[in-house]
Amino acid sequence: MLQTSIDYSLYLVTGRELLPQGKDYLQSLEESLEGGVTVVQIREKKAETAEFLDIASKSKDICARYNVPLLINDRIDIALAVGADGVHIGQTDMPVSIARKLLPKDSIIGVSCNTIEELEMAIKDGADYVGIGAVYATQTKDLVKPLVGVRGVGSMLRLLDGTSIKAVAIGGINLKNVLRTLHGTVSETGHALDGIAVVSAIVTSINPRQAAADLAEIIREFKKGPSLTRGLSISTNGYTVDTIINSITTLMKSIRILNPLIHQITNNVVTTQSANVTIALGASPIMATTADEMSDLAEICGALLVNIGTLTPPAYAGMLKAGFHVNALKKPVVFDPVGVGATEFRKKVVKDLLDKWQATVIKGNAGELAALVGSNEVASKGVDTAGEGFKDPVLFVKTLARRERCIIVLTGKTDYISDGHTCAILNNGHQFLGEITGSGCATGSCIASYCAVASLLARADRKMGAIPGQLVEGDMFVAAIAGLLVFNVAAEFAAVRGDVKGPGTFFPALVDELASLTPEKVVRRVKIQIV
Ligand SMILES: Nc1ncnc2c1ncn2[C@@H]1O[C@H](COP(=O)(O)OP(=O)(O)OP(=O)(O)O)[C@@H](O)[C@H]1O
Ligand SMILES: Cc1ncsc1CCO
Repeated sequence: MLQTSIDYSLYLVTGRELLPQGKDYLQSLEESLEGGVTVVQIREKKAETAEFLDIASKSKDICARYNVPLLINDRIDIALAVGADGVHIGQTDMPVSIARKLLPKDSIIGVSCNTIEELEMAIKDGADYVGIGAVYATQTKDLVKPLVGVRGVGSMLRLLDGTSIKAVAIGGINLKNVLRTLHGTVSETGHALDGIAVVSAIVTSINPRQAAADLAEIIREFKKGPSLTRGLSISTNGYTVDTIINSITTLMKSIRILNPLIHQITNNVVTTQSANVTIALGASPIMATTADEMSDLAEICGALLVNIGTLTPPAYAGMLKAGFHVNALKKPVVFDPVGVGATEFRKKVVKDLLDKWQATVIKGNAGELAALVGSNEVASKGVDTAGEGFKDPVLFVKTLARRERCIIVLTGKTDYISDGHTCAILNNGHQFLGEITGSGCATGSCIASYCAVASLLARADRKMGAIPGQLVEGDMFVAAIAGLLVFNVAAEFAAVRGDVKGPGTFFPALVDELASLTPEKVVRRVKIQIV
């Protein structure tokens, strides 16, 4: 089998010990191949040589019938004995150079990589493919090495730019998180995984054919289209101010008809305030934090907002679960990393959350977004930005959007919104917004509300449910702009009202203006630039 013709899309690593009771190993393997497994690696950590040889030889016959390459974990002697297509070697196994000498020409050699250093070594050694992981915690292997995490895989894939080395990710990937994993692992340069390696997601199933077919379909669909924008919920036709304003008009009208439920895990400084803003827009809030109710809420909500303003351990547990379930149901997640620069705990939590689920939009002020990327360019003071903003905010939001594979919203006197390609610069608003607490938190609620509408409209348009390869449908770039614009224009109307004497009377007036805002009023005042 030619190395270049190998399809790494769905890579099965065997695990006989995980088979359901009564399920025969060879039967399970054959059904997995029928379902669409494209590469098989036999991993037998406990078998004696004779037993391993027997399993490998029978597996080879079955794989050959499906024209699927068979690789052997670690044991070059077994690979040679059964005429396998290659080997997969771990960091403590035989070095690549020696394996290459022992194996026939054109054999495939894959290497497990957990760190950048291991990946650099595998590239230097001339591996044909790498298995990057573990992505998530898993029960199949004792985890002695740190988790790579979804975003860690993305930074590793970048090193493979310009090489012909293929890459699969492994560790805890299953039907519920496979799309999120494919989406979130694309590097800033657009380098995507060649495939997904699984053990239990197929082996533990009593119907491995179906398990493999379901995974294979998602992977196949995800692989369609150009990698840089793959799976992103943005327009592929480009944007103009006019098209954006037209779409925002539709969102504003639709929200009052669709009245989406917005699940918000937010801080206890702003809960009531943000709930009232959500209602004024035409959506319905539910503020809930307990982990046990997250899967039910994911079913009924139109979008989720996660705001870490007053983080507690139970809310953190709720956030982990909420994002996971909402991702699995392909609904939007808006993330507000409030005060992330203030404490090490917040930094750790933010990293963990972004590795566990995919945000659709990340919004923050300059201090928060600088802290998110570990930059010293802008300082923060608690939940606020301190001093000047970024020297080149457009470049900053574009780069961060590519890295995080989502829409980035940078708030301040001027707001910047980017999908990684286009940047919208918004100059609406009023200084009172900077003089009350929670205005940023409220924009999170507005953005989540319009993301829900955009996603519901996209699905209704299609009438058949979500596209298999796309994590969230609907134009999330425009939805994020809509959230900011509506809030800021309402603030402009509120600030000049006769009954508003300062920031204290401003906020209730803002809620009134939001409730009565029309698309016509917004269109008249919009100050937006597209670059
Ligand atoms: N001086 C200003 N002039 C106009 N609009 C402003 C001003 N300051 C803030 N805003 C608007 O207020 C909203 C919140 O932005 P800001 O950057 O203040 O959020 P934040 O710091 O996260 O707020 P908080 O932490 O209080 O929730 C944005 O839509 C922004 O455009
Ligand atoms: C003041 C404050 N502290 C934690 S959250 C919050 C609301 C504004 O972000």
